[in-house]
Amino acid sequence: MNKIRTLSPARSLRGEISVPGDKSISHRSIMLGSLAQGTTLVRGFLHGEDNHATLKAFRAMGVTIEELADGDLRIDGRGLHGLAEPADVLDCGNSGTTIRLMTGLLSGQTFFSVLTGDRYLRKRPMKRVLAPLATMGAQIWGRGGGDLAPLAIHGGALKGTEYDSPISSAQVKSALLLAGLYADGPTTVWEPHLSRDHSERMLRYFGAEVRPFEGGVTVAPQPQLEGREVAVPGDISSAAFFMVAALIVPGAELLIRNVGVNPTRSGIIDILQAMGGSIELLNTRELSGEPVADLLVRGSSLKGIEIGGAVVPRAIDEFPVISVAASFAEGTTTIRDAKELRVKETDRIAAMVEELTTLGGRVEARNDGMVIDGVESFNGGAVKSHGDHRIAMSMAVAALRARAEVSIDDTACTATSFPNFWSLLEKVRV
Ligand SMILES: O=C(O)C1=C[C@@H](OP(=O)(O)O)[C@@H](O)[C@H](O)C1
Ligand SMILES: C=C(OP(=O)(O)O)C(=O)O
Repeated sequence: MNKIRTLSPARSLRGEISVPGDKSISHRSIMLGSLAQGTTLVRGFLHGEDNHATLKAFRAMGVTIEELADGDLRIDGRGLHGLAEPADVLDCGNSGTTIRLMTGLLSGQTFFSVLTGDRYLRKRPMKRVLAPLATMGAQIWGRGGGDLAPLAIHGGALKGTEYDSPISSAQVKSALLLAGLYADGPTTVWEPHLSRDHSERMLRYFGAEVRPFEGGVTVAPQPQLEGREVAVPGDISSAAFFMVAALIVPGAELLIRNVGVNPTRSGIIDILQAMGGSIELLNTRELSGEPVADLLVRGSSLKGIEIGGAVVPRAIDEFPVISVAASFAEGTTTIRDAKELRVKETDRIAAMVEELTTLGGRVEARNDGMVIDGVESFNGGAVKSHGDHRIAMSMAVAALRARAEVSIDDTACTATSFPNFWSLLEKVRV
């Protein structure tokens, strides 16, 4: 659906909001809830398209998942060996997390399964999970020499492995940890910098033996996972759009409640604070093994900084909107070590360079990032989402500091991760 939206510049932004549940944690709650013994109650589940793809896939494997009146989920766990062979292809839609984590999990089942996705997902690289899973004995076939979905999986006996991943990817790590539950010995994954650790935290919360160490993590096989109550915090990747919006609009002040601030995800806060952004963490607490806080964000004068190294995986989904913040910072911002952005829902380096340039931004692509010079304001104009939710929402934030209207094409994709984004944005505009 090509839903075009036209935004006018913001005079200011004010108010209190809560963003929807964390997408990564919502995926994992269905997966572990389905594999656990007993009932798992998921509070604050994200009803976005990506998570619905995961939900449908587990229903298709015989799991009863009831949606309660308030949107919470009750999952009737079937145990580690209780999934049934799906009668049809499992459609992961636009969701890289769904297809890659499920490839790991399905490798350990005793049945055959096929995973596919939409035209964006079918272009994204899968060998990063297929190759290490093959060393565990998994049998998986794919298009493009085994790199592209659809993927056909013949599940079976797996061996524990030790894998030194060349990329910091929570999807690779999690696929191996989930396969490792079914292996004949421990599975260890190293990564260059720590990626998000929600799988490790939730596996432990459900009773698995997971041992993180400097540079990696080990999971012990064949645990008894126990159904639990999971309270999903607000998604910091969704909050990021409102953080940047509040920082770049003069005089703005927003309180964003109940945001997950897991240190493997909070790179966006560190980056924006280093740029001079006023972000206060209030009422920090813990929910189901995950740290949570309320964020008070105020319009600020930003300055350009150098971004690279260990903070990159801690903010990997936030670079489109970071490039918007950098466009209103004094001086130059350089983003390095972020080549992964080229293999997301779209090539996010190319897409942001093209769209910010359309609005008069001064930005250059690098192989592994971007170099951005600050400007006073953007022009109006017509920009494209490239079918990518994070590009669409970043351009909506950019539009707040334009001199004239900005229209964004193909905005329905925001339902992937943030179904009420547009109404929340309207709510805080004054
Ligand atoms: O594990 C996850 O839930 C995710 C991991 C990241 O991907 P990579 O593992 O490819 O870095 C991130 O970009 C994605 O939005 C969600
Ligand atoms: C990259 C993303 O998700 P996924 O890899 O799950 O499609 C994202 O949400 O920005």
